[in-house]
Amino acid sequence: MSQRNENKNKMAVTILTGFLGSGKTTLLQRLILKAKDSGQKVAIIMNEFGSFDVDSKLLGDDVSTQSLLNGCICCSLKDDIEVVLHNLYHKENPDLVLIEATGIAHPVEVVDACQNPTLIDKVEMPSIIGVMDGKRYLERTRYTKQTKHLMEEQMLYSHIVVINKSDALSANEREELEQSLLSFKHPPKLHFTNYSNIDGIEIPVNEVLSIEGKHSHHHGIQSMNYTFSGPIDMQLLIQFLRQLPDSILRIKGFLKFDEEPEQTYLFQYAFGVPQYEPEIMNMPLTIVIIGEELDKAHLRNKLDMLNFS
Ligand SMILES: Nc1nc2c(ncn2[C@@H]2O[C@H](COP(=O)(O)OP(=O)(O)OP(=O)(O)O)[C@@H](O)[C@H]2O)c(=O)[nH]1
Repeated sequence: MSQRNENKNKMAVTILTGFLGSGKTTLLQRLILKAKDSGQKVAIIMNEFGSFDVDSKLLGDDVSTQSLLNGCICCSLKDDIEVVLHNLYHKENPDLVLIEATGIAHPVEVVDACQNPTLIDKVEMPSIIGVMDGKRYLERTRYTKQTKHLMEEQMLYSHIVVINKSDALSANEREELEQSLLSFKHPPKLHFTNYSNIDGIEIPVNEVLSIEGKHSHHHGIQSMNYTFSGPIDMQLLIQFLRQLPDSILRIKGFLKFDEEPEQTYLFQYAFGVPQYEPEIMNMPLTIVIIGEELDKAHLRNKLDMLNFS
């Protein structure tokens, strides 16, 4: 049974990440065809600086394409993707949303953009496919420290890694890549491809659709949400945040505090730093926590203490 059937109302989301020119668009086109072949209704969100010609004859009219241009999904377009996902959910209600991020996007930021408190009942925790140009990845020390770090992080957070342009790789290079990727704390599934050709590979599309269910107990990034019943004590929140492990990557949502119980705040937490901004709307007091290997029961317990003290 697909994830969609288990969670009737939620759209599955798959993010394609990987450095510039690695083969993401090529993979996207293949994934669309695979999904359609298996009867899934697909929507695409492209976030590219260039253009993308969907061959509508090939893909049919039932694949909706939303473009987020002239900005990056993980920074200036973060709010836009929330709007696009809401619209898709209400208007088209696809089974699967494929998101191709720009080559310079960090995958955690893209997951973050899709896991807003207002989206948690509409969107599954995204699964991530990393695409790399094998040769270029091996030569990543040639790039700046930041670029090299980004290329590594894109693979580190992927559930599946497509090692593309593999014809150009020697047997030793293949092995080097394999060893490096399999040494990750959460080793991804690896596939060597040319032109992102995933034919004959068992992953897509059903597995892509259900990957979160399969991997959520042991793999990569996860999310959880929690809704407070009313205002909370800010000092206790600060204490809670101080005790959080580094594996908590992001928290965001809406809160109210005892000192000012009528005022809603948009709360964001990243890299150990909390931010509070007054929010004019009266939003549900829900937060989303994104992290690696979340100890959900423990966190829920701590949040209950905040909620009820
Ligand atoms: N030689 C070779 N070229 C490939 C392969 N896969 C993709 N390409 C070509 O590499 C170029 C980049 O591929 P894309 O699929 O556009 O890559 P992308 O990751 O979407 O690129 P950006 O949009 O720049 O981030 C295109 O000209 C592809 O035809 C491959 O396996 N071998």
